[in-house]
Amino acid sequence: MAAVNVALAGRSYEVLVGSGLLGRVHCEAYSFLEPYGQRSIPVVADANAKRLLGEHLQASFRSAGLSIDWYEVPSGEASKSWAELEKLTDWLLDRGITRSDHVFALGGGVVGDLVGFACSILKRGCGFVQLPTTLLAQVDSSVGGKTAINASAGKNLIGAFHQPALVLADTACLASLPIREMRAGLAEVFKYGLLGDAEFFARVDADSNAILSHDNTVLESVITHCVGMKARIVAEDERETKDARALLNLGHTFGHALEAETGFSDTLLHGEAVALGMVLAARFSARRGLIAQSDAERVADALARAGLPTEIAALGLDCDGAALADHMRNDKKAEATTVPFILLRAIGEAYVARDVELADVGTFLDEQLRAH
Ligand SMILES: NC(=O)c1ccc[n+]([C@@H]2O[C@H](COP(=O)([O-])OP(=O)(O)OC[C@H]3O[C@@H](n4cnc5c(N)ncnc54)[C@H](O)[C@@H]3O)[C@@H](O)[C@H]2O)c1
Ligand SMILES: O=C(O)C(=O)C[C@@H](O)[C@H](O)[C@H](O)COP(=O)(O)O
Ligand SMILES: [Zn+2]
Repeated sequence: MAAVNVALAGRSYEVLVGSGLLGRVHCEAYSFLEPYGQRSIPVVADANAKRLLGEHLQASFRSAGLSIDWYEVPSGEASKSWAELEKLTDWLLDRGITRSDHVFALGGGVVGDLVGFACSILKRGCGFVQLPTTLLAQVDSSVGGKTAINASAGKNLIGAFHQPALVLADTACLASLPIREMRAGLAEVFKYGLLGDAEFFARVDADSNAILSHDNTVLESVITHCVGMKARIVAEDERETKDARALLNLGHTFGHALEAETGFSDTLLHGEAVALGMVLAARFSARRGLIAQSDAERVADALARAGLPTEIAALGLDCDGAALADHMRNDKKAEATTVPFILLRAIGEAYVARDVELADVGTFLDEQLRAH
């Protein structure tokens, strides 16, 4: 097992990564369970995660004489909504949640983002513990305190920074994760290499089959590396007020526009949109002479080898580049007159560009929509 500390003074917490952690939640999270006394523990679970892992988690709690009060969230991006937030906060209030309580979130990024946001506003803030069960959630969404639901105007537009008290990433949970979801998580893994660690990018490319086939030694080491990178960035720039944290948005300005255009649906998973977004960011960087075209294609080839989508032309979108660029005006990084883009100076060196015209982005996207 590995432990990474997210150093945020009074809001610091541990991220534990290892196989079998879900069976030890009653030990590892004891300090957040003990205050419940005889009350049952609120666990908000993604429907699939509950079906596949609920009994295992329950056994851990039972061995410590604790019981679970389950709340099930329908699987899928559509659950990051006002409607689900309202139902969940009503449920937590009905069962008498107090400010000093900790809610447990079992599932992927959807449940983590929803529960984290609910906990940020319940009684002006209560605690929560992340039990991430997807690769994407273990390497990215469970760490760093970005919580949100989607709005009709765009992705994650209603949210708050609210750090979890503890993250327990049990790599054994990934055994039941469908291959498409493993690949989606792998996209965010590649992101860490691309934004700041060329050696790691090459390693992930070489190890992608081992990751996708659940080699636990490789998984544990890769997840710990990503969490370590994210912990350092978040400690430096918790609220994305400097450029450091914005780098974690590599591929997301393009990716979120694609998610919006496909209706935040199963047509395009978040990780798949990020994969496409990273290829677009790399090709757009090449178009501006920042990197060689061959480097941009190296990025696309690595993602394609891992089975991720890399060509927006293949999506069959019924829109043009200008319509996609239009979604980007609502990007949370947007400033009064510019939308900052995360571009590449090299594989392993991302930066925040503030001199990008959305009209250029639209023209570039028109070319990409027609390509191949
Ligand atoms: N807060 C952040 O910093 C951050 C970072 C990255 C992504 N995100 C958000 O995370 C979300 C994507 O998260 P995700 O990829 O985990 O998707 P997800 O939560 O939808 O989970 C993916 C699928 O896997 C299923 N599932 C979960 N655990 C399983 C398991 N162990 N076995 C089998 N199936 C399982 C779920 O039911 C779902 O169908 C997006 O909304 C994205 O915006 C947030
Ligand atoms: O933690 C961050 O910071 C990230 O940007 C991580 C991203 O992978 C994640 O998808 C995040 O939710 C996107 O942030 P947003 O601010 O653009 O919604
Ligand atoms: Zn993301």
